[in-house]
Amino acid sequence: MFKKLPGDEARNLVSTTPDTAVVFRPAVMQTPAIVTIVIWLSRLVAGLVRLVVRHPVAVAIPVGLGVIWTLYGWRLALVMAGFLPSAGLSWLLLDRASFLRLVGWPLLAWWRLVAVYRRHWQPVMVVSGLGRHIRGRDYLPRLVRVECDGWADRVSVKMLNGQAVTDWADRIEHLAHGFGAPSCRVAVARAGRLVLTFPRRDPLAEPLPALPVPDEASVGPVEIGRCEDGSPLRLKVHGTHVLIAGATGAGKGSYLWSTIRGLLPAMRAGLVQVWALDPKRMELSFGRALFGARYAADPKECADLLDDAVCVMQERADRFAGLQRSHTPTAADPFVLVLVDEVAFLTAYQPDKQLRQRITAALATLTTQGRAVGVGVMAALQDPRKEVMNIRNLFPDKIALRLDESEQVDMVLGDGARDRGALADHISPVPELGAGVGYVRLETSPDPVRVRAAYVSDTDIRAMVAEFAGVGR
Ligand SMILES: Nc1ncnc2c1ncn2[C@@H]1O[C@H](COP(=O)(O)OP(=O)(O)OP(=O)(O)O)[C@@H](O)[C@H]1O
Repeated sequence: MFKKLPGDEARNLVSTTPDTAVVFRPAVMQTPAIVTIVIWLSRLVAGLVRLVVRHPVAVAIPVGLGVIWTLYGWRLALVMAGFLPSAGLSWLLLDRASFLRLVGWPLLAWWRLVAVYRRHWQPVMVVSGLGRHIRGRDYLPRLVRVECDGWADRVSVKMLNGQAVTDWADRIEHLAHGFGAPSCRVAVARAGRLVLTFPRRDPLAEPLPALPVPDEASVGPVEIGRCEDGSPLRLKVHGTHVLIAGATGAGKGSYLWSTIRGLLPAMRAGLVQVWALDPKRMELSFGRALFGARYAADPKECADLLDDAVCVMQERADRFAGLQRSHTPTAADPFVLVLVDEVAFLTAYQPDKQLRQRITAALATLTTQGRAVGVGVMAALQDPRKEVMNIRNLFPDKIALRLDESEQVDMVLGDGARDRGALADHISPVPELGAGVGYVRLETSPDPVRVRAAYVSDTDIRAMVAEFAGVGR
């Protein structure tokens, strides 16, 4: 308070008891001028050091020109300044990445700070309720820094003392609209500090064609699409279990097929076996020849196949006990990936109670004990409610595609995921815009990441079958 109200103003802050009998006046201590000067100077030096560290190129240019001016006169400095744009252009053409990192993004960040965030900060904070306007004074969260990259602005914020992350997470729509961004994510940087991510464009707006089948046999992470920041989406399948939830037509099939596609060379090398359960008979049946005998569609056959997977798991657990605690895929002990399309057909909608219980028990056993011995489950379903999928929490990694209701987002991704920006219920139902788009929440990271899987078309599946039929034998 004293920092903001120096001297006489603080002296005038007078308050009284309700009956005005007692008057409180703050005691104002006179600070010697030298102390004030030292404080101001130290702040100036700290600010200069910060400026040099944060913006080395922006500082080096005027300083360099100043040195030339001093040593050789203003004419040479002017000529050098005239060369700057062409030097910048050559740098951009020769090494785009370093130019953008050192010049392009910092300049854009400065512009966005001035033209967008600082300009709208006060009204957005006050109207959204994140700042307070008390007795003529604004108490606002501090806008610390803006950083830019190719797709988003990252705004570092110091919260007001006493604010919680949920205060911000509840207002992501206010923030996005207030700063003219399509969406906003909230992440905690450290105590009291947040990073707000405002995307400027959407790299996932266009469908992605199927990715090439990898040259090398690898058990993963499998590249299956792209993340919102433009980086490849690499999904870990070995050593975890993955649950994919999305309404009908959300594009669950593209996650299943992109994963199979990425694992084909490893399947051919004998390092991976994909066991396919296809109770709807509409998805995995298309590439049946890839799975050999490890394909089931009838619920009874599905239950038998799951029991077989449990047997493999238990046999390995017996063999590995006391010798190894994690699994390395080999031709003798390949990684077994159990793929289940529309798992609710087997766990909830299955009229035969005994069969239903058997399947649920097998899935629960695999998801609780399978990953250490190289048996993983990847299951897709439409309805994530607990009545439909009571073992959904046994899947460490989750993907929420387009969902019908906002409450379903947290059911799939865990508490607070929607507040952190996983707006899976806002994904477009138009296939070109929204199919395959989803939010991934990994066991290791609480922040949901927006992604889009590549679309593996029927023609791609036919080509995969033509080239790799029989790999699952
Ligand atoms: N990754 C994708 N990118 C672009 N379009 C896609 C993608 N995935 C699917 N689509 C489009 O959306 C349609 C529906 O996809 P898909 O059948 O995989 O959805 P689904 O979630 O499996 O639905 P259902 O549960 O009804 O089987 C596809 O026919 C295709 O046109």
